[in-house]
Amino acid sequence: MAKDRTEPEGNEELCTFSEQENGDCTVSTTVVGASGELAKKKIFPALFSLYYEDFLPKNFVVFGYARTKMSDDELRNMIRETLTCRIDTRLIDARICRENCQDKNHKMDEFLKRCFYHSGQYNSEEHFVELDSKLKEKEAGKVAHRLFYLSIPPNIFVDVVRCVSLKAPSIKGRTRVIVEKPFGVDSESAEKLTRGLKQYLAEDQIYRIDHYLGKELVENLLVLRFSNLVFEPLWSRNYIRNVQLIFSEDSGTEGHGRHFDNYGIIRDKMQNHLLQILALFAMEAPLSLDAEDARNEKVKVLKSMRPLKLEDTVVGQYKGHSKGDKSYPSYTDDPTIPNDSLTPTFAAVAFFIDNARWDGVPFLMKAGKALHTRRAEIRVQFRHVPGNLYERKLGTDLDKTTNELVLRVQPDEAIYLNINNKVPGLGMKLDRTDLNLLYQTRYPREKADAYERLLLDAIEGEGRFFVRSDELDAAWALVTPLLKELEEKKVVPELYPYGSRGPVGAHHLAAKHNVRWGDLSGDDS
Ligand SMILES: NC(=O)C1=CN([C@@H]2O[C@H](COP(=O)(O)OP(=O)(O)OC[C@H]3O[C@@H](n4cnc5c(N)ncnc54)[C@H](OP(=O)(O)O)[C@@H]3O)[C@@H](O)[C@H]2O)C=CC1
Ligand SMILES: O=C1O[C@H](COP(=O)(O)O)[C@@H](O)[C@H](O)[C@H]1O
Repeated sequence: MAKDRTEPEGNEELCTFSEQENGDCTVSTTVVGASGELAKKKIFPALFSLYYEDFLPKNFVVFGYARTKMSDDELRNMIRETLTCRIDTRLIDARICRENCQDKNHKMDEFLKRCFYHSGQYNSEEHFVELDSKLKEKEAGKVAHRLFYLSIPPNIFVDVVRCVSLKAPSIKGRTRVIVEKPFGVDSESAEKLTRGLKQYLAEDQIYRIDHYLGKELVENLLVLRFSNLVFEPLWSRNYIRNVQLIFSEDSGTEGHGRHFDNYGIIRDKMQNHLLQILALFAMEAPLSLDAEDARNEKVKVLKSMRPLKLEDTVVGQYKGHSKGDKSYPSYTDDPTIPNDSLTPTFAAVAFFIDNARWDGVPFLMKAGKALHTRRAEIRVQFRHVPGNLYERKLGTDLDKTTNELVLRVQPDEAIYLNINNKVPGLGMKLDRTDLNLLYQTRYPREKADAYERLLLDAIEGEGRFFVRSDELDAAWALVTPLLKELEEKKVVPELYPYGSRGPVGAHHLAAKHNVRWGDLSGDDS
């Protein structure tokens, strides 16, 4: 029997546990685009981890579907060879390989026996009829819920969804479809994609995946806010001076240049991951943990935001750089990218939420590739203590000594609060230190990958951490006018060296809003 995740009320399980025990129900997951990078790197490893950890229902099958010709055994070999999942890390870390590796190999063999492949075109109803009959054979007349994971380019989403809904839907169970980003490139294209999908599927069958919503710290945001007394009373303009979402990567677009050049960093990270996190951070308490209640609140906050303006935006692009005997390429050194590309690989922006809670509080975001570090964090800077008794000890710049709460999403997940503290001793010297929850120390077990968590949610019919179409529209409405203006005016991005902290313009933007980027303060834990 699958493990119970002790889910909240309102969660509709795909199979009831008694159905699973009786063997009356089955779940079939078809990975469409099974020959691709994402399937190999993330989706199959996530499915195996779920199986290894006993989270999958007793009866399940996994199908791969793509145009590439492959036998079932070839798919199985591909999965085995590319299975770099966390289970491996655990076995190596624990240095207890022999016994556990045997267990893993045994489980892997069991898992692979449930994996099958069908080769077909993405727009061929006939090929989906063939898939349907193979699925039916494995499902053996049970109530069968079907999940299709579209790990393919977006221009073929609607073809596949048409074929699935006409020729391979679940008859007695539910049919759900996970859709990978990008969900359009602007408001218009996103709406068109949604219309296309909704010709064949109801909204509650569509699971738009944003893998940042499956990251541990992001899922914890709601727990932190709504199950502790101490944070929520402070969570407003009364106590918070600014909020910063800082997401940097230390690698460039090597290998993905052509794909990235069509999008740029605002579409790649801000419109989706960062706005989703901002919405979870800033929304009002939902009525319940039900997916629709939480998503209603996210929509409300997104709709209260002002669309981005050019004067509140800085764009950058990385340039080549040599350090010692190592040299790093510029963005346009990639032969698949035009030499005169103006695509931003970095952006810093200021958002504002026009509601009672957040009026006047700048929400600053910066995201970039080829920066000095890989880090994703949310930084909350609080106001200074009025009439602080220790003002003279704290120095002249009170803003430097305010409390700051940091939620580090990756790497090394942590939640810490910068505080002022007395240095022990007879004198009265103050120190800046932090109250620190370092996940690695407190929860040493390895973390589930975001794809695992979200796949399990989709299998169980839990939509809370998937993006609803009105959220998507609201998020696109905030960035589309800016994207159009950047493109129409051919705004030239500020160059920054590969491996640096990004363009200087980001500091001017912060200064304009009386903000100091927290990641540059030296208070990092
Ligand atoms: N890779 C990643 O880390 C991430 C990927 N994504 C998104 O997920 C989806 C899948 O990603 P990824 O696996 O990297 O993509 P791939 O380019 O590897 O494509 C997946 C599969 O789709 C088929 N395919 C590729 N191009 C075309 C085409 N033009 N027409 C028809 N079929 C095509 C190929 O299978 P075959 O030829 O066998 O049919 C390929 O193996 C993409 O939409 C991507 O934007 C999102 C986030 C991260
Ligand atoms: O969605 C995307 O995310 C990856 C980074 O993901 P992470 O989980 O490793 O932080 C990014 O490289 C890619 O450009 C973007 O499309």
